[in-house]
Amino acid sequence: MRETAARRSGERRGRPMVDRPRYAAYEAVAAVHRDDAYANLVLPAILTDAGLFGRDAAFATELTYGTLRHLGTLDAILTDAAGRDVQRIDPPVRDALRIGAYQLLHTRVPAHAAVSSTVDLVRAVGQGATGFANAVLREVATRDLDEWVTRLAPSIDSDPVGHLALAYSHPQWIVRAFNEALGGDFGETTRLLIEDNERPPVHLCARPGLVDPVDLADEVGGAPGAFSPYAVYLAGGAPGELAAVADGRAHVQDEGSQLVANALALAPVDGPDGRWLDLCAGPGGKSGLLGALAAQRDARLTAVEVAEHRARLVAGATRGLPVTVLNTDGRLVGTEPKLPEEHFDRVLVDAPCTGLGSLRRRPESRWRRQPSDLSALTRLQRELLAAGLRAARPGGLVAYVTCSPHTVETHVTVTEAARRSGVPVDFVDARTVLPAGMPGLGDGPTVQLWPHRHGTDAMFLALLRRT
Ligand SMILES: C[S@@+](CC[C@H](N)C(=O)[O-])C[C@H]1O[C@@H](n2cnc3c(N)ncnc32)[C@H](O)[C@@H]1O
Repeated sequence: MRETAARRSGERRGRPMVDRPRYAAYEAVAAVHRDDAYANLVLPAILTDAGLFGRDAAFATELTYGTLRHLGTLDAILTDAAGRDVQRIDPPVRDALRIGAYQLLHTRVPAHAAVSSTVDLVRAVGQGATGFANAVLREVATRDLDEWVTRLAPSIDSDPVGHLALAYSHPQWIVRAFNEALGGDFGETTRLLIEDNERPPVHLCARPGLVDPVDLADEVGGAPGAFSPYAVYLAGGAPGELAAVADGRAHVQDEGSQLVANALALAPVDGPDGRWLDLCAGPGGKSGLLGALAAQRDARLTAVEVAEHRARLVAGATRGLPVTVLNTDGRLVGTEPKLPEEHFDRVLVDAPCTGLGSLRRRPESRWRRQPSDLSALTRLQRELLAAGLRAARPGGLVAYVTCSPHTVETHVTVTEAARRSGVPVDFVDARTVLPAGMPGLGDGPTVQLWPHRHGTDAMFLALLRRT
């Protein structure tokens, strides 16, 4: 594809005639759809390969992420404008049109530039479709986004889920799940959907005992966080290049993730408190924070991760901290000698989940996830939580965490796992171990954080004490 483009443009091999940021965005979006790639993994290499940095890289990134986030709405509009189902358009042309429609409806790129650059792109990637692309995009340009939504979405009164799904580009089942977790409040659901379409902030965790968050904020030109005592908000830039991250004083971690890990460490336990367990540790964000806290309190963290490459990431993320990494299945509590029953004082079960609480960070994931994913995931969640409960000693604490607010993965899993495990537990009110005065934490005893309320990922936390 790239060679064809290069030949046609008469330019250097592999470099198409279209401007490089748009071509880079096209390559990323096409890789996501063609190869099931993840945008955040493929895009950096594409930008480097194309020699893009600064404003050009930012523009390519916005086109990529924006197009993927708004895909549902863009496809509905393109279907109407083309007079045929977008799924029947040749995939390269379809992806180019999506990027063009995104520019027309979501950016300040002048319409003529959005249309002509997309026609160039189509010339480079899709044989003979330039006239079609030109006509479709001219039709898209006849209305602004609000007018398209009015034309295509069902009315909010007759079908609120359908309306919000089209207006804010989320699958209907996800809108329904969010609305249920928000108690049926469609106004709040709308605010959440809007937030999901924004560029997420980057948060650092200033590792306790290793760097003071105010000093770190000064060092990196950021600001101390609103809620987590370890959070620093970054204004922009590449966090991986920061000295504090490179030398292990800090790591990149959403503030909500910091809060739930810290909550487990803060909740009081009677008796010994030296044996901590993270049963689902990869890639090691929460183990990094818990390991730093364990170092301050003479405790040791056992970090379990079933996937070998992720276990290696945990080892890297916890180097220098009192952490033992075990590459094994967390469900083997009671069978694996290093995971005895009734042994640990604090246990974190940060279970695999749909990730619906961090859609801001993974622009394509809302379209990939399916309701059918839930049954295998919730079974695994129940089994891991039951194992975590068995691992805790009487009087010990278990934190169950997901980065999903789907009630089937949160309340249903906790209730069912506790009931089926036969391990006697009491709920601890998780609000008591979150910052005093933090708004919007609900009635307890569990806590659900939200992007639109707290600026964090939608982390869920249940704290259970083994009786
Ligand atoms: C939500 S992620 C954990 C994120 C991690 N706590 C952090 O803060 O970086 C869930 C992890 O559980 C791992 N996992 C899945 N099944 C597991 C099992 N049976 N035993 C242990 N780990 C498992 C996954 O590979 C994944 O790395």
